[in-house]
Amino acid sequence: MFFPATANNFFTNLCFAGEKTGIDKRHFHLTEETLVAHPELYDHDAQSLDNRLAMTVDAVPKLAQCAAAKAIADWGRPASEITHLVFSTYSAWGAPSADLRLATLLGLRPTVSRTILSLHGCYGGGRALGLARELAENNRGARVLVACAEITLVCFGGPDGGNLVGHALFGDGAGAVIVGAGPFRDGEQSPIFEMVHATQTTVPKTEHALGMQVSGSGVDFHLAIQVPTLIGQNVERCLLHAFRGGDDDDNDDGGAHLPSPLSGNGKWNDLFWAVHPGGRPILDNIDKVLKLEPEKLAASRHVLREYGNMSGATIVFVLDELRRRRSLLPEWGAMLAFGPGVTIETMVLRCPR
Ligand SMILES: CC(C)(COP(=O)(O)OP(=O)(O)OC[C@H]1O[C@@H](n2cnc3c(N)ncnc32)[C@H](O)[C@@H]1OP(=O)(O)O)[C@@H](O)C(=O)NCCC(=O)NCCSC(=O)/C=C/c1ccc(O)cc1
Repeated sequence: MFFPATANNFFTNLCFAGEKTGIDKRHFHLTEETLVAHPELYDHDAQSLDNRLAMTVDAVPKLAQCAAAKAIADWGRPASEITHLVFSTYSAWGAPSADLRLATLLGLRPTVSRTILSLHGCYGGGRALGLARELAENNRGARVLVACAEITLVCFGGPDGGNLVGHALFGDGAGAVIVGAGPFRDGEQSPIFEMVHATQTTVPKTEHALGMQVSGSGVDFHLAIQVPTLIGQNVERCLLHAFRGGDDDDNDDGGAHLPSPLSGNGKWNDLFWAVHPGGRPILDNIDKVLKLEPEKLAASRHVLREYGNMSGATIVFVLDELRRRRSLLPEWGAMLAFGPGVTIETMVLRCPR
């Protein structure tokens, strides 16, 4: 690659054998041919935003289409029965927006109710699922397609732009899920996970910690070194809040319909875990503060190792990995996703028997 020696040493140190990052492999839309044709993509002083967006405007919905078509096939009903679409991406901007392009590619009905979530970053997948749950519960018979797709081409750069930690972590990918709340139809796959309760918490005074700045030369990420610690310090409070059914009272007296893994010794180890693998130290800190047994975050570590951090799409990969292991899962689980804010999306999950 074209990184000079100092940057290269730092980068090699981070990425070597995936020991620090926990990542062995990532997938990218960007090819060497594209880089040769577009040297402005690694020249931080060049105006490249227009070219980046011209490339992602079609590529992002097409990537999402691949994931969505697979989710629809697994679901077992025709795409025309989808009533709502929630699309999360930070990497395609323009109007008509990527959700409309995706709806057209999939042949969704013209009355499909579309929402696009932009710039939520890595918690976008969690927010999209939470929103889909609310839509499904409030619209009888609704079937909501959730699609998350990210292509890092908007933020790719050379070492002079900084952001080497982001370059060591982020990858491209798309995931999709169908969300519904009965009545169930013939041929429809039975539910895999029930989203029982969802909460969103913004950690006060942490706006500086995670962010994205747009300029004529593309998008720069800012990931403060404190992020893994901040998440570790706040995650248990978010979980207690969610398992109390969103009750702000600190007494563990609410959420009659929720399980109470909050009493007893093993507590968090009685759950299965779908955690956004934002980075290896984030998972390590969560393991530590919740005193989790080593295999509890196995699905998250597996996805990080095989795909890297695909921002909002990553949580769908983790849920899919858990789906494969579902016969081994306990009944109750928790989902966590993090992003700018610092925002923590928390969801109580149930794996129906
Ligand atoms: C692999 C890392 C980079 C290093 O591993 P380590 O165990 O901390 O290793 P070291 O303690 O040996 O640190 C290695 C080097 O990396 C440096 N470093 C260590 N974190 C840093 C650092 N955030 N900066 C800049 N140098 C550092 C550290 O200072 C040190 O530098 P040096 O002493 O010169 O070798 C690890 O810290 C890591 O994965 N950090 C990133 C965690 C993180 O913030 N993840 C993002 C979570 S939120 C998210 O997923 C979404 C974000 C998002 C936001 C907006 C969107 O639109 C879309 C997405």
